[in-house]
This record gives sequence, structure tokens and C-alpha cells, in this order.
Amino acid sequence: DSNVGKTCLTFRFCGGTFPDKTEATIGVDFREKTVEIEGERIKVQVWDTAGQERFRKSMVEHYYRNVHAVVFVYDVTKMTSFTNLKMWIEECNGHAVPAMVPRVLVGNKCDLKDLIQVPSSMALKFADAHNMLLFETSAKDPKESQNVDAIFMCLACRLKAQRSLLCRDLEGRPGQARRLEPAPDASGKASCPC
Ligand SMILES: Nc1nc2c(ncn2[C@@H]2O[C@H](COP(=O)(O)OP(=O)(O)OP(=O)(O)O)[C@@H](O)[C@H]2O)c(=O)[nH]1
Ligand SMILES: [Mg+2]
Repeated sequence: DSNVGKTCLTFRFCGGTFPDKTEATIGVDFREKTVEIEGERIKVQVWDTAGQERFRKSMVEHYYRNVHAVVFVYDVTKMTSFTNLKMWIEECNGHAVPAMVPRVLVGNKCDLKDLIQVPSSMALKFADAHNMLLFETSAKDPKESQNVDAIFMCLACRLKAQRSLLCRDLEGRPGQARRLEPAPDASGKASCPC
């Protein structure tokens, strides 16, 4: 929904700061950050969409094409932003986003401890039912910045693993793509944070 803190989360991840003041996003904003996972540099591109209907128009729908991952954000201090998640998930599914595209759930504004309306247990149940990981974060509190990073690092890890599997499947087939990187370490060691 609008005002849940999507723009602030992307600022925290990409720039390491919490903006003093934000305006409602119009259409879509774009930010990016390069991260390193298992020695590989990966550019994470974040498309920050408008929550307000009047600023979404039909435009935002085009951004569903070619998405690699989806982050659904609600505000832990606003129950309606949680109940509306169903609608956002339906919108996403309605745009034929493939099932293999990872989706995660983020409850933001956890610093407002006295105002929490959405209990973690309720959010966890919802996340489980929709096969998503749950992150409870605060874009504002610098002590929570690791949790914000974890959202995007986790998705980047999953996408890297998916690509690795895909390339392994295609390896050796004539006329098909070649594997681009080694398969995961046979010892089962992983440096992925999730
Ligand atoms: N206390 C607190 N306030 C936050 C947090 N994240 C965002 N805010 C505040 O919430 C308001 C909305 O933040 P935005 O990031 O602009 O919200 P948005 O989801 O991008 O909204 P739209 O662009 O309209 O969809 C601003 O006043 C922020 O300062 C947080 O973690 N804690
Ligand atoms: Mg915004």
C-alpha cells in the first residue's frame, strides 16, 4: 500500500540512509546496488512502485514483465496494509508472473513498537500459506539495517542459485546455453544468508 515505506526501504538498501522526507512515488523509481555473493559481483536493480492508485495508472503494470523477484511490503502499524496484501498478490498473479519468481514478505516500521497492529505470528502464518519468507524490518532504525539488506541479499542468492541450476540443466545440450559458473560446492557449504 502507499505509505508503508517502500521508498525508504530502497533508500536504506541502496544508499544506506533513511530519507528525511519522502513524497509519494509517482509511477516507478529505480535504484540499484552492486553486492558480492560467493565472490561474484551482482547488480541488484530495485524498481520502487507507487502505492497510490492515482500514481500507478496503467503504467506500473508494464513493470511486471521480466521481473526476477517481488517484495510485498506492509506496515506493521497498519492492519489494512496487511489485509490488502491479498489484493496485491492477486494483482501480481494476474500479470502472469511465473511461479518460480521468488516472492518475499516484508513488515516494515518495526521501530514503532507501541503501535504494532500486525502480530508476527499472524504475518508468519500468512507468509507460510503463500510460500514466502517473512522479514520484519525498519527502514528508519539504523540498527535494523542488516535486516533490510537481508531481504535483497536473500533474493539475490536465490536468483544466483536458480541461474546456476538452469545453466547446469542446459549444459552439454547441443545448441543450448553453456553453464556459466561452477555448481554449488559439493560439501554443501553455503554462504547464502538465508
Ligand atoms: N517510523 C518509521 N517510519 C517509516 C519507516 N519507513 C518509512 N517510514 C515513513 O513512512 C512514510 C512513507 O514512506 P515511503 O517510503 O515514502 O512510503 P511508500 O511505501 O514508498 O509510499 P508510496 O510511494 O506512496 O507508495 C514516510 O513518512 C517515512 O518517513 C520506518 O521503518 N519506520
Ligand atoms: Mg514510494
